Amino acid sequence: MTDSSAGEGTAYGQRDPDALARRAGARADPDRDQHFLVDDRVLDRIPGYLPDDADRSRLLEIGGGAGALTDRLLAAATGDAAATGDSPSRRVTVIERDGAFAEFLREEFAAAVADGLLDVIEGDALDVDLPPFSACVANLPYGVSSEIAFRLLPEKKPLVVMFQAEFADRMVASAGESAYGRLSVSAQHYADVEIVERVPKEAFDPQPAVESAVVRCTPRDPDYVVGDEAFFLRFVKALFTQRRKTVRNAVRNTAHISGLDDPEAVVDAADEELLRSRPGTLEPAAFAALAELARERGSPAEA
Ligand SMILES: C[S@@+](CC[C@H](N)C(=O)[O-])C[C@H]1O[C@@H](n2cnc3c(N)ncnc32)[C@H](O)[C@@H]1O
Repeated sequence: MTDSSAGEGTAYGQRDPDALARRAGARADPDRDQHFLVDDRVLDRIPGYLPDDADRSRLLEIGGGAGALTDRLLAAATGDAAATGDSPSRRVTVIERDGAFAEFLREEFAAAVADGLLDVIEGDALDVDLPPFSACVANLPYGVSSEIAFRLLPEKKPLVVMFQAEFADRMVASAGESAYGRLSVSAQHYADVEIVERVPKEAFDPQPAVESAVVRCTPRDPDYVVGDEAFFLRFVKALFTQRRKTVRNAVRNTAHISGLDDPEAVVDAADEELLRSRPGTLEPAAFAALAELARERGSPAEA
């Protein structure tokens, strides 16, 4: 059941999201993490949130759905290409788990596929090999947004990604704020993380239960050094399971998570003021320094 009033032949960036959903034939199913963005103004703004100096030559989208954002990404890619004259190297890749929508994207954007401008990968974004990409722009499936974010962040590429607002608030929170936690320290380990737009439920069809927010992650090295990233992230996770305890007790009580064989040796060597503080007040650099001490004194097991 297709509505052929637009589609292939329509200039990129001008497709009406409601008409795309109608042409796709299948209705978005919230039980499959399908909430389609139908507000043109939000869709039009999203690609523009990439950092000015971001390389737009290989854009990755996760969860293409009926293609409203894919259309804007093709416009961004071809618009830039026209300006720079290097269109052959441009490519948008979409990973979509739902076979019906993956097939629809190939039909709707058949010309872009034929021109080598668009690749549609049908598969689960948690399992498929990620294609090479220079930046990722996506309205993520919220059920797996954390897992996808932590697949993407270590790639150290700019990301402009829609999350549930509460998740986004935790990603950007600073030490001492109530939303500050494991997610804040882990995300900010890889990138400068900021909310660039809050998006109301009404911008989606069907509407999700909660508000959303677009987050920009601009990769950079942290202002501290960790010798073992996996241990650092495990140590942060462990301490935040005891966020209301003192750091002293959190180190002692979470050896089963951090893998420390000798947490007492860490407590003996650490600064007293630090040990009296709470994990929720420690800056990322203080976590890193304590993780390094824990690695030296606490005999952590291999993960
Ligand atoms: C929130 S919708 C966004 C759709 C579209 N990009 C938009 O903005 O309207 C998320 C999309 O991700 C797809 N999806 C859900 N889980 C997925 C997964 N694990 N891997 C890849 N795609 C997934 C859904 O089928 C759906 O099309």
